[in-house]
Amino acid sequence: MNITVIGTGYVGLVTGTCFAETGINVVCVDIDEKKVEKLRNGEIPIYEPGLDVLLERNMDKGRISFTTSLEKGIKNSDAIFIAVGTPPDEDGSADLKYVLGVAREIGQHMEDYKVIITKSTVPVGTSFKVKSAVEEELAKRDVRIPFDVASNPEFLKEGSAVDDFLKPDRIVVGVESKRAEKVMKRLYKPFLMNGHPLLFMDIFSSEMTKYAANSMLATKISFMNDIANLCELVGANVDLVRKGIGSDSRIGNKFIYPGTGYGGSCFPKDVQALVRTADEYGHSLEVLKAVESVNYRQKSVLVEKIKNHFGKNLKGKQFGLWGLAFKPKTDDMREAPSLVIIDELKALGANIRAYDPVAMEEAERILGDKIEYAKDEYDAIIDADALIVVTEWSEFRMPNFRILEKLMINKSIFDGRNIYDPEEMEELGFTYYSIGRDAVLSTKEETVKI
Ligand SMILES: NC(=O)c1ccc[n+]([C@@H]2O[C@H](COP(=O)([O-])OP(=O)(O)OC[C@H]3O[C@@H](n4cnc5c(N)ncnc54)[C@H](O)[C@@H]3O)[C@@H](O)[C@H]2O)c1
Ligand SMILES: O=c1ccn([C@@H]2O[C@H](COP(=O)(O)OP(=O)(O)O[C@H]3O[C@H](CO)[C@@H](O)[C@H](O)[C@H]3O)[C@@H](O)[C@H]2O)c(=O)[nH]1
Repeated sequence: MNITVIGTGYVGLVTGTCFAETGINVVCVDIDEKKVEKLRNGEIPIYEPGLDVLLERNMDKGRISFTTSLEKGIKNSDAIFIAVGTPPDEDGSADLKYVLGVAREIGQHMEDYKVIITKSTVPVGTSFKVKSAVEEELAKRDVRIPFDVASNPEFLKEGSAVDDFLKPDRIVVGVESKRAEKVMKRLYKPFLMNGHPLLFMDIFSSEMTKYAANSMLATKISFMNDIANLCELVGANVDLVRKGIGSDSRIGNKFIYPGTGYGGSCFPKDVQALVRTADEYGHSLEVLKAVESVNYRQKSVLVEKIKNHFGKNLKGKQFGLWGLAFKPKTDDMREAPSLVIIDELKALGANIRAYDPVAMEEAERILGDKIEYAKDEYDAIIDADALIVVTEWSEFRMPNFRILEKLMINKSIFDGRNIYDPEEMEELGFTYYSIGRDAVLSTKEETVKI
């Protein structure tokens, strides 16, 4: 089979590469010339573990190629996946200009039957807008070419995208014809070896499933963050509570880790978009509105702790910050909690020297000279009044605390991901704040309370 994937971002590139791995011929199309040039040279524009090896292998076999020309890209394909961005519009609803722009271009160039699949995360009804856009363009050309639309939302997570795609928990496909169903069945057969289901449904339900899944996961996180904050007030330990509830198989132990709020290119925008969709239908999604506001508040929780400890004026204070990406194993900083923390600390006069194992280039692009950039995690904390842990990269989990002690002015840590053990911190003589657990206050350190 031949397929085309339009958009070579986190989703499109992983989708194209993983399909090529099954033996299918894949053409990837992107409007970004620089990106396409890089990809043609075997360079991957994003950081995604495992993708480089897979892409190289499939490029060597000639199963995947890259072009900026949609017309050429779709020429011989049986199926076209649309995987372009759907960023939030001004009011929070999903901006469909890229998806519908691609649909129109497909209508302008297609010559024979295709299944046109929306893989981007799109509001209910979008696949039919894609269908109308293609039909309008065909009508302008005065041609009748049969085609089908389908919805195939993607559930991969950045940082484990390749694994998630190759071994999915499930694959959801919305179709309205048996012909399209057959094509999708053939395409996904190689990914069903782990016994997980390929779920066919109507297109509306498929589109809705994606938003419901992300919203449910975001709800779990906001719920836990809310509980964590209460744990601190009542003297409970959220980690024990998490284990206590997570071992109930009805609740499950995934996505209940408290922290500095969820970020990334998906949860914030998708929760917002679903709230807007509901509003349009005159239905208020109260739970999700609370999920959003708890998340907004959570991004400031560490700064509140810092203010309580050092006072509201942070002029002359130096902070080492570990972790800029919105989560480990990615260089993506979209909606990263680090951005909010940096903004708020800077507004209070603080200096920040930050380190991230892979997101330094992206951070410099976004933040410019707002912060200093360290060459490694230890360089970040030289003469620091405190270390702030924002992203739980595994190399931050077991630092040499003796080096920390030597390099820092104050032995204090604000841990937004609960990666250290409060008892150990106490033994080492650190002042240690985390999320949903009692603070450890070193007696040696002077603290200024407001
Ligand atoms: N990032 C994730 O983890 C993830 C997971 C599941 C679903 N999604 C959804 O998938 C979609 C894509 O997300 P992403 O993170 O891959 O986006 P991205 O911003 O990383 O990539 C989008 C790509 O589309 C290209 N593009 C835009 N307009 C184009 C056009 N007219 N023709 C060809 N290419 C075009 C851009 O140049 C860019 O390379 C979004 O709807 C997102 O919500 C994302
Ligand atoms: O217990 C948890 C789990 C996650 N997070 C945070 O939640 C955000 C999102 O994390 P994650 O879901 O791992 O990353 P994404 O790559 O954004 O993936 C989500 O968004 C994608 C885009 O829609 C979906 O495809 C995935 O299924 C969905 O998990 C990050 O800021 C995490 O730090 C927590 O705070 N606590």
